[in-house]
Amino acid sequence: MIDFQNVAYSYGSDALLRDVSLHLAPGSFHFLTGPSGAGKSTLLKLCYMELMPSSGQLDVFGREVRSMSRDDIARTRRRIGVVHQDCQFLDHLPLTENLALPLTVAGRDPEAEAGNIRDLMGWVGLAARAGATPPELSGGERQRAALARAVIMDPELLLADEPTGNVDWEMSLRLLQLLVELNRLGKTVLVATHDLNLIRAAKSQVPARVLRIANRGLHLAGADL
Ligand SMILES: Nc1ncnc2c1ncn2[C@@H]1O[C@H](COP(=O)(O)OP(=O)(O)OP(=O)(O)O)[C@@H](O)[C@H]1O
Repeated sequence: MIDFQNVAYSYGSDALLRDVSLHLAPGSFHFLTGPSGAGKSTLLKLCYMELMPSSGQLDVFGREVRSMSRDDIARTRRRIGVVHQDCQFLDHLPLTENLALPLTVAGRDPEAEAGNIRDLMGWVGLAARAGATPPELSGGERQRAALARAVIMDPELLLADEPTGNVDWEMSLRLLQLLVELNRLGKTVLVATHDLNLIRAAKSQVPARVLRIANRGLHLAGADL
């Protein structure tokens, strides 16, 4: 699904990530951890093809990213759902319309998928908040709405960047439950997080692998996490 082979990435002259090799198999669940500024968001952006490797080979759904046209990238991105660190909603639109946006962009009719949108709002426990705008929601509600929007296109791969940032422990566990459910439905999940307690809680529910970025490289974390 995603294959990094000796990938490096630099924003400037210094390499931020070096010699990164990673294979995300279909249906797997991975956490990505490491100190602030280590490059977790950068690695997710490489998976989403927002950034291109400075060197090495990166295949997304079996295609080498640098050989893809803009249309190929747009088509491939429809197979990937993203939960951004800052949610990235359009604040003047109610939640239902924010959720419908990816459908509109993909040329689908949101009216025809109103039932699907309603079901997803119910799944994340926001059925009663459908008409609210994002600034009217709590942090935990926004994070759940961001997760619902990320899966509206039924992606095969879900990339989540600190999906439990700024929420309390109870809400973190609820969000984790949703991510685990998605994985049990067959979706491949990659979650960047600082929260080692969240990773420990997940490991009792799902055979997650934990990857850690340290010293500019990617390492498989031990069982002693
Ligand atoms: N567009 C950019 N231009 C230049 N440097 C950048 C850019 N985006 C990120 N960086 C730098 O790259 C480094 C890694 O950033 P990144 O956001 O990937 O880290 P992170 O591990 O996700 O951090 P955090 O846990 O704080 O979110 C940081 O030093 C950051 O300042």
